Amino acid sequence: MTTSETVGVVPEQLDRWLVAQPWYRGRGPVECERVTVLRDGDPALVHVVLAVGGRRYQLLLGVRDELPERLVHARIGTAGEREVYEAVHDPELTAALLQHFEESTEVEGLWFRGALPPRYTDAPVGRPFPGPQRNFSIVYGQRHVLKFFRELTPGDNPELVLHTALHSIDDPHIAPPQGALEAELDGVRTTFAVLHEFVPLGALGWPMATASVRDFLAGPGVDPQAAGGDFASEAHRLGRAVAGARRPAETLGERTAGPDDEAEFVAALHRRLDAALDWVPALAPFEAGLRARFDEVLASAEPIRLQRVHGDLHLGQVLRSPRTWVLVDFEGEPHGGPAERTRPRPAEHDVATALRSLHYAAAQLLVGADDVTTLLPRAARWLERNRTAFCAGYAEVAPDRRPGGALLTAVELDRAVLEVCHEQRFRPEWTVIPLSAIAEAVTGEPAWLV
Ligand SMILES: Nc1ncnc2c1ncn2[C@@H]1O[C@H](COP(=O)(O)OP(=O)(O)O)[C@@H](O)[C@H]1O
Ligand SMILES: O=P(O)(O)O[C@H]1O[C@H](CO)[C@@H](O[C@H]2O[C@H](CO)[C@@H](O)[C@H](O)[C@H]2O)[C@H](O)[C@H]1O
Repeated sequence: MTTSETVGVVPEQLDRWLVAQPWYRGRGPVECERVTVLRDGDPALVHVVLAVGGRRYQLLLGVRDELPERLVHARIGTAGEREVYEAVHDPELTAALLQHFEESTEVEGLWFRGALPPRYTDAPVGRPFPGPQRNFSIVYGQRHVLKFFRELTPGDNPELVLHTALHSIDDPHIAPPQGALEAELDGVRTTFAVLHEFVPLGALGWPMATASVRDFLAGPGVDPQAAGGDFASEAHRLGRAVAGARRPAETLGERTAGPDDEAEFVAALHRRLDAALDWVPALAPFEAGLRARFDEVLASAEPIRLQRVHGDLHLGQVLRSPRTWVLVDFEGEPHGGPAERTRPRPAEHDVATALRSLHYAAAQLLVGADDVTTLLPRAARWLERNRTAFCAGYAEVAPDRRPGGALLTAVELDRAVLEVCHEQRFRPEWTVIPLSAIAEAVTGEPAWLV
């Protein structure tokens, strides 16, 4: 089958299916920009790039004459007489995909670049990653994770750039990259998917930290160390891991910000606050305090060092393997467009987002609780203990960048402002978490804004 003959594999019901997908933000007519057959026959595997209202999406379609019962849940529609479905649910097709990486093939401008270790056993079965995710991933046994970006942005994806940089210095806190799928988009080489080593037996930081908080808040609450599931030693190790990710300073393009960069950096904090204030009136009482904290960055003598960062480093992006913490999903700051994702930022950005996440973990049990007065000081103690441990771990690896000062405060508050907007949109009842952190920083008093 050649490309021109394959247009018939795109299902007639595609538009209806797309608008029902949580990740889809396209508006307007859908144009099929590129169709590539990766495996012919029955089942066939087809890669599709869609263009819709200035956005690009990629799909992996499976095509069969008849759809077995086990694939009915993945059905998208029909193309002529044939059934079309999401290929990630079909192990026969995910196996074909892995083979492209193993053989480093090129199919009509789609380059599968693989650097996989030799395989001495049968191919691992590829199944869709089950958890919540923005993109879609296929897990191959305990060996590889293949992540496809739902929405495509021309150029290298930060996930690939940063993993490659950190792998070049053998950073033990990343899943080693094993390949990438690339093609040209608007004449620019673009990352479509990344292949990584699977982190076996990994536990996410968020459930670990929140279990610790739960134990601490439920117990007599005298000594965090004595409560079950103390997280502080993990927070300390995590601080070390995060500091490690800023070590290859030159690989990550580290430079000292000049006066213009600094002015622009602070102006951007104010601009984001302007936009947030328009949208969330509850921020208004804290406006003056926030602006004062932002301006303190300019008054401070600390030089700002800019570099590429993770950008969204929260406890849902860190996996505790039996060996160490592993940071995943280096796609950059998600609260903005492609330029925001790749913008060099102070290394403090990753510290700030991790510390904000510790605050979230400490505070989430207070949302809707009846006994906030009792719980608030206990949550504050858990937070203090784990913040201190994280910062101590960080400072051990990066003694020149001991976390603290006006810059860290400003970046934490900027992140909290973005979180207020994020929560307002997706989880309004959780808006109180970042808003309370802002109130506390501005007033200097413990706060819980019910
Ligand atoms: N290398 C890996 N090994 C094991 N699990 C992983 C690996 N990379 C990611 N994961 C798991 O997959 C989840 C989603 O990955 P992520 O990169 O955050 O995808 P998305 O961008 O779709 O949200 C992570 O929360 C983690 O649980
Ligand atoms: O989907 P992503 O993982 O890229 O991140 C987005 O969603 C996160 C979850 O809503 C959001 O994180 C916020 O909530 C977390 C707890 O669920 C908390 O640990 C983070 O500190 C807090 O920012 C993240 O901001 C957003 O980009």
